[in-house]
Amino acid sequence: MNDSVPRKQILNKYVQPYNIDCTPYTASNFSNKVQQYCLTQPNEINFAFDTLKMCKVIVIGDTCVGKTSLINRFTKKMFEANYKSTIGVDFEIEKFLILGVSYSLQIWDTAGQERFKSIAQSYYRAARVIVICFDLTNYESLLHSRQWLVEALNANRHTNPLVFLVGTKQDLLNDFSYKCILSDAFKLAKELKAEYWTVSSKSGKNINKLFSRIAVLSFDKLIKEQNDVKENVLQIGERLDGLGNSRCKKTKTHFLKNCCS
Ligand SMILES: Nc1nc2c(ncn2[C@@H]2O[C@H](COP(=O)(O)OP(=O)(O)OP(=O)(O)O)[C@@H](O)[C@H]2O)c(=O)[nH]1
Repeated sequence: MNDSVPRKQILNKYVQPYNIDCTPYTASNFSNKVQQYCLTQPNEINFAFDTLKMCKVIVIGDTCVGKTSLINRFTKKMFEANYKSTIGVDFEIEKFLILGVSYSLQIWDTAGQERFKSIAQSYYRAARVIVICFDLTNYESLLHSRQWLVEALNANRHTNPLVFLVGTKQDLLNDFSYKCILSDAFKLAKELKAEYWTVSSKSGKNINKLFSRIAVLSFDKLIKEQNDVKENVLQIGERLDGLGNSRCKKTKTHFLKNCCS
């Protein structure tokens, strides 16, 4: 591949949840409408540019739970053992090719420290995915997940975002401690209507799977929503056509132009 072509992860199959009993998102494949849509799109594999299908993902949670490490492991394939606090926010973009269609995750790393919270919160808006991280070795950080979600949903009342609860630092636990916290994490995920994942940024365990899952679920939802809007616009257009006079035609042209742009 040409160096100027952006690197993309190719996803041609649906990605399954970490645990089928701990997710509110139960579909086992892309929806029919989305598969149909992708079949009618030009093959973008060789394109050096992208269409703008972008999804904002916010990663939130207590300080030191490993948000930056999670994002760096996925986007830069690196792990840094020394802690450096995030100041405010930062973001990375990761590109995918899903069923032949270009798609990007814009992943926002937010500061967990109290003193940076208000800056970080001002970037919550328009999130289509909320990832709440907690540290599997720190029970308090699990309990705080509730409050993190309330704050993120307050900024996203109209977008109905997908929600993930992610337990980090799995490499630090023995089997017994892991099982103890896992059962509480499952309970909380169910209460929050979130999908649960366990990861380790140090070993890399489940990091790619988690973000691939986020990509396919959010892609499916976005394409369905865009399709629904298009169908509604066309239906309204047809109704205006039915009315027939020139004023209606003008209204239709104006309406389609504004909606489609
Ligand atoms: N062993 C282990 N350590 C981890 C893991 N993930 C993160 N850490 C360590 O935990 C510390 C905090 O990680 P960060 O990723 O900076 O945490 P953060 O949530 O971004 O912190 P804030 O920026 O303050 O919000 C660092 O020292 C990391 O090296 C992991 O999977 N395993």
